[in-house]
Amino acid sequence: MTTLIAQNMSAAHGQLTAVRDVSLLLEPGEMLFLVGANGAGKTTLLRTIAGDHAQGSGAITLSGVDISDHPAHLRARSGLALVPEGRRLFPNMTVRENLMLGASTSREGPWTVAAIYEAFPNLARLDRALAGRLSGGEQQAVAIGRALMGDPVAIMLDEVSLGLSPAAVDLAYDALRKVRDMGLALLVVEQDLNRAIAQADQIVVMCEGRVTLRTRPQDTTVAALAAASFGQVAA
Ligand SMILES: Nc1ncnc2c1ncn2[C@@H]1O[C@H](COP(=O)(O)OP(=O)(O)OP(=O)(O)O)[C@@H](O)[C@H]1O
Repeated sequence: MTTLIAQNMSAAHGQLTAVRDVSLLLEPGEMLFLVGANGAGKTTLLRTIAGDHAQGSGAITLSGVDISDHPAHLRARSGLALVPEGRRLFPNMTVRENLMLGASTSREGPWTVAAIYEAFPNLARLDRALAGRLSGGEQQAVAIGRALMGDPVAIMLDEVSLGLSPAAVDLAYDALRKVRDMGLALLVVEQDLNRAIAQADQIVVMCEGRVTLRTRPQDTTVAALAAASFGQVAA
């Protein structure tokens, strides 16, 4: 069964329509990269799908269930997780405490703190460290781990590599590939177009709230993605 279907989504900030008629479809075990210039509407789309931003129009189906009218906490309970831009950890709580917050969806599944430490081996020794003291890469791992603790079927990640060293980005994507291979659907906002081509199953480009290109990595180039990011639609 298809994991996530977002159909004809639109969303606004006051008078400004930030997302216009965007549709996405994610199968289990698929990684979709959403790319586009600053202000294209990527964050607004993710927040709207998560239920954190008011939906203008459109419909969202998660594992066959229409969740369009559900508030954010019920979407999370249905298996939809968001790793927001900037991670939003609790800096004065430990790694373990931050991870445990993710378990509040009370869904059944394989993810425990021990399983997270197996997926992110560098986190185990930081169990009692305060999240605010961690490097950016370690914080990103905790944020992904916190999302996994809710045993989601789909995870949306905003700006995965922002502010991270290349080595930390590699570690984050190693873990995400493992998660994808377990059958989760991943919707990833990423600025690094080379990374998108290297890792994606599907790539969707947005410009000024609209989809300008929908492609597979083997069928595109960095130049074509960059052009679509600035609104040039291939003939
Ligand atoms: N809180 C807000 N209030 C008003 N306008 C906003 C707000 N947040 C975003 N916008 C506007 O909505 C549009 C889409 O912004 P959004 O942050 O979704 O884009 P983005 O593709 O995620 O960009 P970025 O990479 O900069 O985060 C932009 O024109 C932006 O200025």
